[in-house]
Amino acid sequence: MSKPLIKLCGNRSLEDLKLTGKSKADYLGLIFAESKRTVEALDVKEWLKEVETEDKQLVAIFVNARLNEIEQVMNELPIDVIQCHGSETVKEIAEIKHHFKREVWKALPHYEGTLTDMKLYAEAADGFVIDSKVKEAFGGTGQTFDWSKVPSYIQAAEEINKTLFIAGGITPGNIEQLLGLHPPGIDISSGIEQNGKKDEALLTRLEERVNHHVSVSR
Ligand SMILES: O=C(O)c1ccccc1N[C@@H]1O[C@H](COP(=O)(O)O)[C@@H](O)[C@H]1O
Repeated sequence: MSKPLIKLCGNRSLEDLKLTGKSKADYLGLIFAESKRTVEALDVKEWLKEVETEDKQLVAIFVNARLNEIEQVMNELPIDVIQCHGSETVKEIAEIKHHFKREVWKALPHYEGTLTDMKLYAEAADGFVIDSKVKEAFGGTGQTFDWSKVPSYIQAAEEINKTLFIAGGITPGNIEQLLGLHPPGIDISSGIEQNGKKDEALLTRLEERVNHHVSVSR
């Protein structure tokens, strides 16, 4: 079995980035939306001078941001992927894609209409992050959703040839269950945090679980 793409999201300090930067993750995420994990582009710019991230792609997460807000971040940082985690419309996603000429992922909440939404957004988005639907929160809630629906999301993403990440409450304790469903990508934030910081022991356990799963599935 090949290893899924791993995204470690919600890096909010130099210390977080030093830790996740030396991980085997493929993507590192930064939150530019209202959140306890919000970062400022100019701070991140300084942190990146001290961290090796060449083997990783940087993902900027926005929630219903205007083009000029996204632009301020894009002007300062080498962002590879723009992740829209709000209620952006298909037209807005297409505008963001057209304007920044960068990969754009749409985060979609898991609910009875997610598969329909994937088809709808397929004309504009390059990929999807399926996250739990939690009242009055856009993401980073640490809540899982009903993973019995994951195979249908994987199939839909394959049919429309899009990147797919499963997010929401993934931890070192439950990641093997998710790996058993073979998602192409896994997105983790709260699950590797302790006291508001990314935690080395949790990250090590997470990577051990991924490596263990990949080696026994070969
Ligand atoms: O992490 C946040 O604070 C956040 C805020 C606003 C939008 C998205 C956010 N995070 C995204 O949510 C997923 C799931 O997080 P978790 O693992 O359940 O904590 C995370 O990977 C981000 O993409």
